Amino acid sequence: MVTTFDRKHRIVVLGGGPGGYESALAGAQLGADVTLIERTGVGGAAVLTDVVPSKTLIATAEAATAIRESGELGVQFFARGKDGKALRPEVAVNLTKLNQRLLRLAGNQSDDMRNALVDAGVKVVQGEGYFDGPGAVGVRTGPKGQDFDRVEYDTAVVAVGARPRTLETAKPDGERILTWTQLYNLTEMPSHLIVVGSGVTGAEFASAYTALGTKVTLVSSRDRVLPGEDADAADVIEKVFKRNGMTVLSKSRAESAVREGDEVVVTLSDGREVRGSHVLIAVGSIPNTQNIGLDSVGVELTDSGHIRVNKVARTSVPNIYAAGDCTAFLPLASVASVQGRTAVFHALGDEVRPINLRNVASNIFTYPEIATVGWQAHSIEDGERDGRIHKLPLSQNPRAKMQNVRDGFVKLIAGKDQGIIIGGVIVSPKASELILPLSIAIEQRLTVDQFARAWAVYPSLSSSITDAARAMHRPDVTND
Ligand SMILES: Cc1cc2nc3c(=O)[nH]c(=O)nc-3n(C[C@H](O)[C@H](O)[C@H](O)COP(=O)(O)OP(=O)(O)OC[C@H]3O[C@@H](n4cnc5c(N)ncnc54)[C@H](O)[C@@H]3O)c2cc1C
Ligand SMILES: NC(=O)c1ccc[n+]([C@@H]2O[C@H](COP(=O)([O-])OP(=O)(O)OC[C@H]3O[C@@H](n4cnc5c(N)ncnc54)[C@H](O)[C@@H]3O)[C@@H](O)[C@H]2O)c1
Repeated sequence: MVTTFDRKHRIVVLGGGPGGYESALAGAQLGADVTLIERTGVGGAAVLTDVVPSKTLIATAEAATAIRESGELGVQFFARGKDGKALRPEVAVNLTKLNQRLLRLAGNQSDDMRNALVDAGVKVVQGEGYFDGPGAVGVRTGPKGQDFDRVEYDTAVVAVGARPRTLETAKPDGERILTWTQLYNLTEMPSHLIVVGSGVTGAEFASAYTALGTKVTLVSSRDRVLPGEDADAADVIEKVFKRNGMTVLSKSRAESAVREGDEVVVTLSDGREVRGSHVLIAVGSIPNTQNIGLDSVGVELTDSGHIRVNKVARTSVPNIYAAGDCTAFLPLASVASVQGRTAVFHALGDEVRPINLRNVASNIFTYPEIATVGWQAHSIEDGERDGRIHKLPLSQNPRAKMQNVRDGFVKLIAGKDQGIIIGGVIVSPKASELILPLSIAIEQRLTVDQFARAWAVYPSLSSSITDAARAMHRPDVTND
């Protein structure tokens, strides 16, 4: 059977973030003629402003936390003052050095990714792409936006990502009223950072800046932080936030943020004012889908401007696919990559598995972290899905006690009949590293008994997962 053609399939990719990068690589791997158009830098927002810089900042926050908490484990930092008396050293973070480090890391990773594309044979074009009628994409370059290129395609992949949503009444100035993309230009630690929005982005930065030694006020429009996440997990995080000195203003909507000299004043909808040195606006993102001619080629958008896609990342136009944050899917770098790869495999006739969002593992990099996968407790409690839930606090785990891990738990969710594992939550330091066995269990449809038979190291945090599985054993159910 002939499965290849003499004429090369032409793929054009708009955007070089995880969605675009992965689709371009997949196209090159399958022998297509691939052009990737990127206006800023390969790696996209994920590498240059979002995932990589934020998680690098959080690595420093974790180091500062470890130093601060080491006293509990008997580690002392000691110095004598001139009078011979012991001094109490402070943990001080050099923000300039930290920001230089994270920008360097991000820049290097962007370069590595660009080189990987070029090595694979992808043509990388710097500029802003837009649909120029059916079957062709134009590229604007230069500050005046003059057109200089036109690329014809058989398949297009739109992976243009999203940008921070801002409020009309809290216009970012890049100095004191900031989006998360502007945080990395700070040269001095904010003395009081007000974070507006307690979604994942707001919670991660509020957690990190508290650990870095900044006074933080978190303005949360809901009754608890991290709405949409496991309620027990959000409770733990809020408790830790407050214990570490953060002020959490719940049911508080920010109406405006303005500068007054060296201060920012955030006015809440009930008229209260919060004064700080800086404010971070973390109220979600807007897809970059405007002014790129999507309407001219008939690509359907949702009311929020996201591109409608199916489970193989195909849009309403058969030869146009879309991946990542510009789609109405799930805004995660991991999902963007899989969508990008799936799109190109589908277009070129390779093996494709429709993406099942239910099984996506995700992690919130607060301290402690929250990792989740599969069905969640609220769906069981609401009766959307039958299931059993078992929660095991980490305070019972021997390794956690040794390491002075005070907060967190493992929550396992299994089907009612055979005890097949269908979901889980882990709240713990490095939960992101502990969730994989649960992802595998869910993909492989393992039962709690099968999972419990796997050996966990003693002592280890991961033994709480096998312990939870063991606790869910039901003598009336046998399965192998
Ligand atoms: C603070 C923060 C932290 C995050 N942390 C995590 C995390 O830890 N883990 C995780 O999985 N996800 C995380 N995310 C989500 C993750 O960043 C996104 O899901 C991911 O960036 C989506 O990738 P993408 O390919 O869709 O787009 P992006 O990474 O946004 O890249 C899109 C690229 O397209 C370019 N572009 C736009 N328009 C055009 C055009 N017309 N022509 C050419 N190029 C164009 C842009 O310049 C950009 O470079 C985080 C998000 C935020 C905000
Ligand atoms: N670790 C990670 O993987 C990670 C990190 C960051 C973001 N993300 C992705 O990005 C997605 C979006 O997260 P996000 O936090 O940027 O946006 P979001 O939309 O989830 O959260 C924004 C929050 O701001 C609140 N808000 C809006 N206007 C407000 C106002 N005026 N005052 C106070 N609060 C207000 C909203 O109610 C909401 O809770 C996440 O769901 C996730 O997929 C992932």
